[in-house]
Amino acid sequence: MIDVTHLCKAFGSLQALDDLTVSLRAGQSVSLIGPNGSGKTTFIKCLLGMVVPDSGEILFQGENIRNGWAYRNAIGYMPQIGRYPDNMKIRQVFDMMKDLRNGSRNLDEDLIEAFELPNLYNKTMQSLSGGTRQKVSACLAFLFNPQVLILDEPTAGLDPVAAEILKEKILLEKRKGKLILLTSHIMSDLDELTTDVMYLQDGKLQFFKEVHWLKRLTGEEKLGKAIAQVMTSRRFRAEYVAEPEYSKS
Ligand SMILES: Nc1ncnc2c1ncn2[C@@H]1O[C@H](COP(=O)(O)OP(=O)(O)OP(=O)(O)O)[C@@H](O)[C@H]1O
Repeated sequence: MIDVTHLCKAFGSLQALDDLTVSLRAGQSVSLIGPNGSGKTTFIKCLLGMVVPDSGEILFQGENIRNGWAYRNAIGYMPQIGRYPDNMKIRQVFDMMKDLRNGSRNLDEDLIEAFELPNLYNKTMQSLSGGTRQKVSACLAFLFNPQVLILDEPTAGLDPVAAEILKEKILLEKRKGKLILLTSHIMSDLDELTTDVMYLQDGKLQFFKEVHWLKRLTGEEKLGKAIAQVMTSRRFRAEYVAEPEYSKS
């Protein structure tokens, strides 16, 4: 569905993405994990065409994304921090997005109802709490029934009830065979949602593995512990983690 080859992006002297090659398939729920500053958001923004890579290719369903914007209609994106016009009311934000996307067919408004947003429709975006703003972002990501969902820290700032509602929704869409790509620093959230782990460090892909495989290999039940084992154990690192050229000599 999404094929990335030899993707590189530098900001000045900082190599944010370093020769990244990976394929993402429908039905996968891929957790993009790595330390702060490892390139997760940059990777997501490259997929969305919001950051232009220095080199490398991104194919969406076989078509190079440089050839046009239409592919983005198939992607629902929830950013880490959603930015909206301050004076717009929630209702107007949804209406504007529907207008921009040219119609109201096949809408998925389940989350809007589950988060009870209609009660807040007349509130302006600037008056919203951080969590409510996150709810609006989540609803927009799912609204047009996209085949691909890219969710950057989706549960950050949500209260426990809202976080569970969102996780259930992600699972539901995954079961429909959609591709989900998500980041989070909350491993317990990812544990329930993940089929595959994509681990980045210093802009490099360290490994891309099925979560069952990782847990079986390490004997750990929890995703966070399994990843820690692979990244810290000398044996696992040597066998399964891509080492930079300089450390091999
Ligand atoms: N527009 C930019 N200009 C300059 N440097 C940038 C820019 N965007 C990202 N970077 C740098 O690129 C590196 C990767 O950033 P990125 O936001 O992709 O990391 P991340 O893995 O998403 O981090 P976090 O877990 O903290 O969200 C960081 O060192 C960051 O400072």
